[in-house]
Amino acid sequence: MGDNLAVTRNYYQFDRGAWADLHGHTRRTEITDADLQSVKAFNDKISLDDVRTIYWPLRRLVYLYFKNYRQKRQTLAHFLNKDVAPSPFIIGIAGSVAVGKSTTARLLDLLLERTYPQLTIQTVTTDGFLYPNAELTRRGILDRKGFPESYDMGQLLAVLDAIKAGNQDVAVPAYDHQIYDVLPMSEAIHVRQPDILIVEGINVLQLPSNAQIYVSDFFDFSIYVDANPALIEEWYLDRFGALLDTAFTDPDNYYYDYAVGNRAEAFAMARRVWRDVNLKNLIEYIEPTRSRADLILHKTAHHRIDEVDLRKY
Ligand SMILES: Nc1ncnc2c1ncn2[C@@H]1O[C@H](COP(=O)(O)OP(=O)(O)O)[C@@H](O)[C@H]1O
Ligand SMILES: CC(C)(COP(=O)(O)O)[C@@H](O)C(=O)NCCC(=O)O
Repeated sequence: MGDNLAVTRNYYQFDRGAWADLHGHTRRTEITDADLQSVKAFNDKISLDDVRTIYWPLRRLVYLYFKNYRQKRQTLAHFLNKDVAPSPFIIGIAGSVAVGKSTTARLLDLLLERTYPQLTIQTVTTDGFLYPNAELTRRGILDRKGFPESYDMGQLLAVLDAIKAGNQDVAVPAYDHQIYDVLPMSEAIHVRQPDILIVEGINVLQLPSNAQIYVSDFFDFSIYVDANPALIEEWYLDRFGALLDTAFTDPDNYYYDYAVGNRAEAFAMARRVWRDVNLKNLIEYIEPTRSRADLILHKTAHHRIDEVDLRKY
């Protein structure tokens, strides 16, 4: 257990059984067949056993922290003797490219929505804050996509600040993996003061040098999705294969030329990109942020979670 996990002593470590048992002690809401069906409909590759064992207790922990956050806001209003603006509870999800951040984010979003239909939940990703390809090219860093300098961090901080301040409608730019670029603002996602906002991205726990404020300052809870890099490479290549499968009918797709060309060469290119860009980024800039997370989900083969680490303090 925890083969590549350098957790320090400020984490409680749980194997699957111990984590699932925690929920057993506090269970109020049963997971229903309809809940599991909705997960299947969302992504039929997700293990329902993991949903029961790992994500259901996680959903409950998040809800407890959320209630505590609301309580704290009320305490503040009481102390100030005036209303304070509603402010979303923000969850950050970090980890390597292709480790499963966006799947984890959307799964958590779905489970929270199903269990607490009175709450509004929204999920956004930080890849919309990458500079557009034209700008990356102008700066000579197109091959550094995903590295800290490829993001407009000032813009990301400004957007999170507006959301946390309780603004009614905040536009968050979106990224499209198929066109491999940021979309125009007409396709932005509108965050409309949800109760809970999930923010997912490789950079959400990073501390850029000389910054006065960090993305994580806006988080009320953070999760790092962790796995052995050799496994993540497999998942990256699987996803690349799936992108090729959808790209060959669409000449506008960034992967079209690879999709209609020689498949072995396309995969050789993807392996190079993994090694020279995404793995490098993981080792240099992403993995060092793991020890800042409140919770670490450690995955093994087939995305099965074998260990959960929860921050003590
Ligand atoms: N729990 C899971 N079970 C099965 N497949 C998963 C799971 N999580 C992610 N995947 C698959 O792994 C690949 C990478 O996941 P994704 O969520 O796109 O990663 P990220 O957002 O970290 O880049 C995708 O092909 C996705 O379908
Ligand atoms: C957009 C990304 C930086 C971040 O992606 P994500 O974690 O959302 O998959 C990444 O998917 C990416 O495009 N990396 C650059 C190299 C490449 O994989 O093509």
